Amino acid sequence: MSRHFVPPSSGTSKQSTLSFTNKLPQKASLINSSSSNAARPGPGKALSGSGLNTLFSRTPSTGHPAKPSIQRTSSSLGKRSANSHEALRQTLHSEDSFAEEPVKVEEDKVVPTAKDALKQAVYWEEDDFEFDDMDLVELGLSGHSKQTNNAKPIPHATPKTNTAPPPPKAQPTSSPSANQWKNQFKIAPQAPAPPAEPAAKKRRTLPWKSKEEAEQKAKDAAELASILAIEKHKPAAETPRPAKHASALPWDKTASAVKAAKMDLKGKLQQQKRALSTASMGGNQDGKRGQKPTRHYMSNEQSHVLDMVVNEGKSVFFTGSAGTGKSVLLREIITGMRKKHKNYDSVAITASTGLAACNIGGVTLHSFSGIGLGREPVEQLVKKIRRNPKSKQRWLRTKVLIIDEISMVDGELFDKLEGVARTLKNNGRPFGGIQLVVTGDFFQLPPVPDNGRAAKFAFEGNTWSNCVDHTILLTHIFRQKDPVFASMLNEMRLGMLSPASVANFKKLNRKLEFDDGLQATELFPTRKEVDNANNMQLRKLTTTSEIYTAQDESAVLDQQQRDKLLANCMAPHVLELKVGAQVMLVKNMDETLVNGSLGRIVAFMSEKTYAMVTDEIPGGEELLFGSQGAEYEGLSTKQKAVFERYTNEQSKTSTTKRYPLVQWSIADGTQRRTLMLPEAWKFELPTGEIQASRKQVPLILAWALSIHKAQGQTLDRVKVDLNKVFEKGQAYVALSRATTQEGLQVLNFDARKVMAHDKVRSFYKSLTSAEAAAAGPSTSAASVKPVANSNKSVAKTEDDGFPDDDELEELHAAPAGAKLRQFAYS
Ligand SMILES: Nc1ncnc2c1ncn2[C@@H]1O[C@H](COP(=O)(O)OP(=O)(O)OP(=O)(O)O)[C@@H](O)[C@H]1O
Repeated sequence: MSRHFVPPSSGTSKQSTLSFTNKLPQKASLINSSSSNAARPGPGKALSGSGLNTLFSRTPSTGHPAKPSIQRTSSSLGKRSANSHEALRQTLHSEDSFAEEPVKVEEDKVVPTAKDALKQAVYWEEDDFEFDDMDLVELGLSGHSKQTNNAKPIPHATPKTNTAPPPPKAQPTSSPSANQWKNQFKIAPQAPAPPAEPAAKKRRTLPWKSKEEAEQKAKDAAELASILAIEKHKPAAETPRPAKHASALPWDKTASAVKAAKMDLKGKLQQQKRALSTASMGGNQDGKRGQKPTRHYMSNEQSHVLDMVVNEGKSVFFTGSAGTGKSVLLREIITGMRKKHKNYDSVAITASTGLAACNIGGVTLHSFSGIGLGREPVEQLVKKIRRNPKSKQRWLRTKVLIIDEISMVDGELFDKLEGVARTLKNNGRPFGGIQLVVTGDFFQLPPVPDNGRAAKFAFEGNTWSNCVDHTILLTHIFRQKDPVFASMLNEMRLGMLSPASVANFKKLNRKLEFDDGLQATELFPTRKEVDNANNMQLRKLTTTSEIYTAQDESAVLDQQQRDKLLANCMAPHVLELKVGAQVMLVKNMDETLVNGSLGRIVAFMSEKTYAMVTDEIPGGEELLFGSQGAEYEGLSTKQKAVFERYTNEQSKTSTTKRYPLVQWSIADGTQRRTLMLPEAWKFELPTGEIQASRKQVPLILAWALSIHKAQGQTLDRVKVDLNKVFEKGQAYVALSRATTQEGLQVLNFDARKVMAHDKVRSFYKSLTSAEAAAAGPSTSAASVKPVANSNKSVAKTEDDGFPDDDELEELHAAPAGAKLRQFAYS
C-alpha cells in the first residue's frame, strides 16, 4: 500500500488536514535547528536532523540553502544522514505523526511559535530542490539503509526510491545517483584494471578503403599513444570514473572510456571527411543529398532573381542566352527553396527532358504531373490523377513548382497543367496558388510537335501571362569571356547575323590540333550518329577493352520502366573503354574536374595499386605514366614491387577489379590524373522516394556527343558540322557550348541554317532586365482565363508513352515531317 506524506483527504479530511498543519510547525522548526547532535525523535517528538539541516538551512547572507561540503567523508555523511533520515522517517511514518498532540518543549531551547516555524518551513525557494541536494538526500538515506539493513526507505513522491542505489564503491555504474555521489565524495582508491583488449579480429574491408583506414589507424594510434602516455602519469590514488560523468581530463578516463572516445573521434573524423568530400563534389543530379554542385558567387542579376523567388515568393520566369548562368542560378534557388520549405515534397523539381531533370535532381514534368501523354481535357486528367493517390498527394503538397528547359514544354500542356493544379488544389488563383519558377531559353530547342499538331511555345499558352509574375532576362554571359565571340553567338541566337559575324564563323572551318592529342568533341543531332562516330574511334585503338556494366536498381519500377527512366542518365548502362580512349566526365568532381571535362584513359588499375603508386612510392605515378618513362633496373625494390603488381593486374587471368585512370586536360592548360571509381545517380520523386538508381563509372566516350546531351553543358573543344543540323535552335545550342573560338571548329557554316522562330524573337523583345523587374512586376496576374481543351484521345497509362530523350533527339533532328511524329506518338 502506498503511503502518503500528506494523509489522504477522504473520510476525515478536515481532521487530517488540521492535524497535519498543527503538527508541521514543530517538525519544521526542528528541521531548521542548528543542533549538530541529532536527538532521536520518538513518535510525536521533536525532530532534529543535522543532515536535513545541512540541506535546507539558509546561509545568513543569502538566504539560500547551503550546499553540502564536498570535503566530507562518506562515513560522516552516512552517519549524519542516517540519523536525520531515520528521524524523519520515523516521524513521518509513525501512525500518530499527524495526530493532534501537545508540543513538548525543552526548557533551555527557544521555542518558536507555530507561525514562525511554519514560515521557516514553508518559505522554501525554487532552488532549494536543486538536483545535487535531492540526489544527496536519496543517496544518503538509501546508502544507510543498505548498510544498517534495518531502515526502511522513506516514502517518496516519485518511484525513484524503490530502486536501491549501489553501495558507495568505486565501480562504475549507470545509475546517475551513484555517479553523482561518487563525483562528490572521495572514495578509497582502487588500482584500475589493465585494459583488456579484445583479440584483434581481422576486418574484411573493401580494397579502396585500405588507404583511408591506414591513415585513420595511424591517427588513432597516435591519439591513443598520447592518451596512454598521460595515463601513465596519472595519480595512483584516483579512481577511474564512469565515462558518462567523467571529467574532460584524460587521466580520469577508464580503459573503456578511452576506447569509447576513440570510437567517437573516429566517427567524427569520418563524418568530417564525408562532409568535405561531399562539399567538394559537384552534383549534376542530386541537389539535396550526396553530391553538391560547385558554388558560385551570384552576380547582381542572379541575386535579384534569387531574392524575388526565395524571399518574395514570386512566380518568375528567368531566361537569357546560353551561358548566362541559368542552371547555376536554378541550383541556388533549389537550395534556397529547400531551406525555406521544410517539407521535402513542397518543392517539386521538374524539367521537360529526363536529362535536364537528372541534372537538377528532379523528374520530368510528365512524371511529376501523372498525366501520361496529357492529351485528354483537364477534367479527365484531374479524374485520372485523383485515381492515383500518389499523384494526387504530389499535387496537393506542392507549393512551388520548378520547371527547367521550358523551351521544350508545349504551351497546351502548360495550360492543362495550370487547369489541373487549380482544380486539384480547389484554388482559383493561377496554377492553384502554386509558386512557379520557370527557366530556359526559347531560342534553344523547341517543343516537339504532338500527334501532327504543331507545338506551341509555353509562352503562347493562354495562362502563361497569368501564372508568371515576372519575366526576367539575364544578360551577363559567363561561358564566353571573349565579347566578340559572345556577340557572334548572340546574333546567331536571334537569327540575325551580321556580315562580320558570318565571316568570323566561316573562319572556324579549320582542323583543331591540341598538344595533348585530344580531339574536339563532335556534336551530332542524333544518338545513332554519335554511337557510330565513337565506336569507329574506339575500334581504331588496338588496346584491350574493359567493360563496365552499370548497377541499376529500383524497388518500385519494373525492369522496363526502370530502364526507360535510366536511359535519361548521362552515364550509359554499358561502357566500353580502352587505354587511349577519349572520355568526358559526366559528373562534377571538384573545382577543376567538372561535368564536360575531357581526358584520355592512360591505364586500368586497382585502387590498391593506385594508392601505392600515388602515396607510397615517391613519383610512382609519374614513373608509370609520365612522359619520362622508367628504366626498370634503376628502380628501388619497393618501386619494382609496385610495378610487378601493376603488371600482374594487366594480365588476362587477373581477377582484380580495375578502374580507368584518366589523364585530364584542364581548362587552364594543366593536366591531372585520377582513378575513376563508380558514382551513383538517383532518380527521385518530389516526395524523396527513389524511383531508380544507377551506379557507373562517371565517363562517356567523347569523340562525339549528341546536341541533346550537350544542351546545358560547357565544353572547351567542340566540332559541329552544320550540314547535319535541321531544327531551329540546334545550331545555336551546339555552337554556344564552346567557351572560345579557339576551341570551336565549324564545318559547312551557312547563315541560312541559323534559324530562329519569329514568335520567339518578338516574345524576347518584350522582356525586361533583372534589375528592372526587381523594381516592379512586368506582367500582372489579373484574372484566370478558362483553359480550352478539345483533344479527346485517350492516353495509355500514367507516365507511359511520352517520348524519352532518345526520341526527343530524333524529333529535333528530323526535318519537319509526319514520319517521325508517328514514331513518337503512335
Ligand atoms: N555567378 C557565376 N559566377 C561564375 N561563373 C558562373 C556563374 N554563373 C554561371 N557561371 C558559369 O557559367 C557557365 C554557364 O553557366 P550555366 O550552365 O548555368 O548557364 P546557362 O544559362 O544554364 O547555359 P545554357 O542555357 O547553355 O544551359 C558555367 O561554366 C558556369 O559555371
